[in-house]
This record gives sequence, C-alpha cells and structure tokens, in this order.
Amino acid sequence: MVRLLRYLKPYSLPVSAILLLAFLQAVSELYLPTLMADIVDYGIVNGDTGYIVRVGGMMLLVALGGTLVAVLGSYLSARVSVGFGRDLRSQVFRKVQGFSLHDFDRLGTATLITRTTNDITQVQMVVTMILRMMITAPMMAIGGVVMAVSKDPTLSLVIVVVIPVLAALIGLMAARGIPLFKAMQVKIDRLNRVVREGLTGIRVIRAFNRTDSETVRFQEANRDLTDTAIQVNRLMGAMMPSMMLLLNLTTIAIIWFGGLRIDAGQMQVGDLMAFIQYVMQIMFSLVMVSMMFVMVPRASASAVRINEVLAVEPGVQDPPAPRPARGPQGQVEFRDVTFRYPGAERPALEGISFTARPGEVTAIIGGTGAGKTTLVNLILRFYDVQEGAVLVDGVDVREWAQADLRARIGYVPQKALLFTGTVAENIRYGKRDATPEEVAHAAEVAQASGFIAELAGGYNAEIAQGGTNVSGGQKQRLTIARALVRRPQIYLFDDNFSALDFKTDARLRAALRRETSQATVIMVAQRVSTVMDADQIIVLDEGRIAGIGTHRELLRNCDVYREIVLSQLTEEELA
Ligand SMILES: Nc1ncnc2c1ncn2[C@@H]1O[C@H](COP(=O)(O)OP(=O)(O)OP(=O)(O)O)[C@@H](O)[C@H]1O
Repeated sequence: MVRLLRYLKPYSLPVSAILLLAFLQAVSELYLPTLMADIVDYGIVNGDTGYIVRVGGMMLLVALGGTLVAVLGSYLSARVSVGFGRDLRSQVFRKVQGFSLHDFDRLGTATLITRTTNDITQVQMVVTMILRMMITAPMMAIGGVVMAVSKDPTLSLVIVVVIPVLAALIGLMAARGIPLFKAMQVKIDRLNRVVREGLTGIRVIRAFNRTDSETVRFQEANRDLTDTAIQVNRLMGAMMPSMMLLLNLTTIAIIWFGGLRIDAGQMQVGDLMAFIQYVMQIMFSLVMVSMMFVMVPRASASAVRINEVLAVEPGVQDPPAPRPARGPQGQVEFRDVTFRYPGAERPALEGISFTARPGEVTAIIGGTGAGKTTLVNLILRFYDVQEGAVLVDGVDVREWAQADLRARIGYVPQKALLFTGTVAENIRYGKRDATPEEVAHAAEVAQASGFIAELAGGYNAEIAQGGTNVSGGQKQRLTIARALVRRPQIYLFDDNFSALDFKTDARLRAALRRETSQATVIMVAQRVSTVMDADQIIVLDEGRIAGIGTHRELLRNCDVYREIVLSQLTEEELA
C-alpha cells in the first residue's frame, strides 16, 4: 500500500493543501464547544446579552470557516484521489502491454482486468479516506482529550473507561472483517472469469446446449460473492449501532457523573455541555480510525495484487543498446533453434535451422501441434528461444528494439482478430497514416474489396466487437489487408488460407506474389495446393524439420511430405 502512495508524488502541492485544510477544520471543530461553554457559563448565567451575541457571532464565523475548509478539503482530496487512480490505472495498463506472452499465460486475463479496475478503485477510495482523516482524526482524538481534561480532569475518568471498550469493539470487528475483505477480491476475480468465458464463448455454449450449466456456474460464483458481501455488510451494519450504543451510554454516564459534580459545585453547566461534545468528537474520530482499520486491509489486499502486476519484469525486454540492422533487408534466419514452453515436457521446436530470403516465399507445413505457430511467434519475439538464435537482417532478434523489429513485419495471426471500429480503421491499424488509396489497394490485393463494397457503408461499415458481423473468411481477408497496408519487408501468414475456398486462396496468392515480390514471405499452411509453388517448403514434424526444399524435391526425398500430399490428394479425389 505504502509503495503505491508514491504515485501521489505529482500531487504533493494539493496534498499539502488538503493536510493544512484538515488541520484548520480540526482546530475550528475543537474550538466551537469551548465557545459554547463560555456562552452558557458567562453569557447566560450572568444574563449578559452583549456577550452572548459577541461570542455567538464568533461561533458562527468559526463554524462558517470550518465548513469552508471542509468543503475545499473534500473537493481537493476527491480530485487528488481520482487523479491518483487514473495514473495508477494507466501505469498498470502500460505495464501489462509490455508483458511477454508467458506473463499473460501465467497471470490470466480475468484477474488482470479486476486488478486494473476494481482493485485500483479500492485503493483510490482509501486514499480519499486517508487524505481526509489522516490529520483530522488523530487531531480530534488527541485535541479532544486535551480539551476534555482541561474542562474537568476528574470527569475525564469516564474516557479512560470507555476507550478500551471502544478499542476492543474495533479490534473484534477488524479481526472478523479483514479475512472477509481479502476473500472478496478473489471472489470478484472468479466471477469476472466466469462472466468472460460465458460471454466470449456464447456460440459454443449454445451449440453444446450448455446454457444451463453455464448459468449454474455463474450463479455459484455470484452467490459465493454475494454471501461474502452480505457477511461484510452484516459486520459493518452491526458496527454502527454498537458504536452509537456505546456513544449514548457514554453520554448518559457523563451527564450522570457531571450532574453530580455540578450539584457539588465542582463544575459549570457550560463546561459539562462542552465536555459531552469533546467526548463525542473523540469517539467519532476513533470510529473514523476504525473505519480506516477496516478499509485499509481490504485496500492493501488490492495493493498487493496491483504491486504484483507492477513488479513483473517482462520476460521479453529491449536490450540496453539495440543494434541497428545489417545484412539484406528482410532476411529471416533460424540458427539451430530450440524452444520449450515453460513446464512443457518436450521442446515445441528443436534444432531448427533455415533461412528465408527476400523475394522468396517460404512455406511451412506440418500436422497440428507440429510447432508452426510457435515458429512464427519466435520471429516476432513473442517468446525468447532457449538455444540457438533467430536473426532478422543478420541481427539476433534479442538485440533489436522490439518496436523496430515488429515495424518490419506484417503479421496475420492464425485467429483473425478485428477491433471495434470501421472496416477502414481496422485496415489502417497496420499503418496509421495510410491514404484511402492505400487502404483500398490493400483490400483489393487481400481479395476483400468485393465484399467490402457490398457492406452497408463500404469502408465505413462498423465492425462489431470481435468482428462477429463478418464471416470467418472475410475477417481473415481484412486481417491480411491490415498486414499488407504496412508494405513491410517481412510477411508472416499464420495459416490464413485454410478458411478460404480453393479459388479465393489461389487468387489471393497470385495477387500476393505480385505485391510481395521484393519481400520475405513466410506462410504457414495446411493445404499442399497453397504451398506447392513456394520457393522453399519447410516440413515440420513434432517440432523438428523433416525436410526443406521445393515441392518436387520434397516429393522425391521427404517421406513426411509425401504422406501429407498423399493424404490430401486422396481426400480431394474422394470429394
Ligand atoms: N502457450 C503455450 N504454452 C504451452 N505449450 C504450448 C503453448 N502454445 C503451444 N504449445 C504447445 O506447443 C506445441 C506446438 O504448438 P503450435 O501452436 O506451434 O502448433 P501448430 O503447428 O501451430 O499447430 P496448429 O496447426 O494446430 O495450429 C504443441 O504441442 C502445443 O501444445
């Protein structure tokens, strides 16, 4: 929690102002009962109307001043804590953006969302409280004790009895409340995860008639959170009445003993009235502190979760002095690369060596799980290799600045992903300042212009969240256009052609050949017809290279390739 407070640094000026205002507010509140006591003891007892008016006026002024500083203090602390929350959220978001894919796999998306939103809100709320109470509450408590003792030391014994009872009550509440608050955050995480899966997987859930079981899963998570929230609220609900009971009992005790002292002529009525108010102030400030005791543990549970994210050292980082590229533009080379996912038994890729040259098409073919996507991910440096090296333009990808490396690459992921926005905006994602002509050209090459023209609004047609209002093949072609518009030196196509029919696939590849004649093209594919005219084909089999060559060469000397070809030919012939 304390570590997060450093994000308050930019607000040191308003924070100082808030603390000063809180101090003034406490002084004014502590002064008021004394003025009131004076009115009663001197003004009323002596019947001195002039005195009453004078001191009454002063009371009004002090109260007005107190109100003003309180309003200003609240305003400033609201601004500071909201700003603090905003800064922290963007810091966490920036950090998460820099995560390697390992970090994402390890933490999980649902908890990252809760941590960026709900957890930060918890901390933000406590920051507001701390700002408002850090000065006020101790000052009111200590000042109240001093003032009460100065009014009547003997009657102050009541405080000595009441405070331990109050402390015990607060301790009891904290002991029960803190574990509950910690549990709340974990349960919110769980609910978020269930909701996310339930919403993103809605098609699969419906297709498999699992709506009921998903609803049950949601209800369980929901009920679990609700039960804990009810327990928390029960506790908070019990807290206020018990505190008020104690306050009222204390007032009765003070009036009782104070009355006896007034009877005995040892105390004045005004002083008794002031005394009651001071004791109230002491107890209220202790209640405020107790609220802090309850809120702070919840926020510190959140703070720990936020710090966990901020403390992650991204697995993939830029080198201190990135090396400029040398060698031919766009060349990709794998030098004896071995890569293993954390916790995996065997490497996903082992002893991979090949070179993909500019002006050539390098195709990668292999069964499912052969390691094709992994290979593409290594070129983008989504992961770092354990052995060997991946070189782009003759420089190890670990020595590149990640942004420079990726700026040279036009990547089309296996799972087509579009963003909310128009068709044109989605294509322009590849190049922010692309002209309408460039966008249209990219769409043309990607064989997307035909269906875009048929969309209501054409290039300005809105894409729904996740691209659900276009077909799988159309989505794929838009993601290809997005990569083409960059005109990069390296194209990475991760199995994007299987979603297309044979005719579109062939047309697209012919158009691509013209467009990418100078660039290095690496394409993962499932269909032999897609890879047949590639300059070199790499056959992957269980993470190893089973053969490299042209279609003809491989047919002659690579069993795995021949098997793939035969299996597909038979399928096509049968069809
Ligand atoms: N994030 C990950 N964590 C752990 N193991 C993974 C991860 N991603 C892939 N793997 C494993 O690595 C191996 C290679 O996977 P990869 O996705 O590269 O295969 P692929 O050839 O692209 O398969 P497909 O054609 O089905 O897409 C598989 O055994 C897979 O289970």
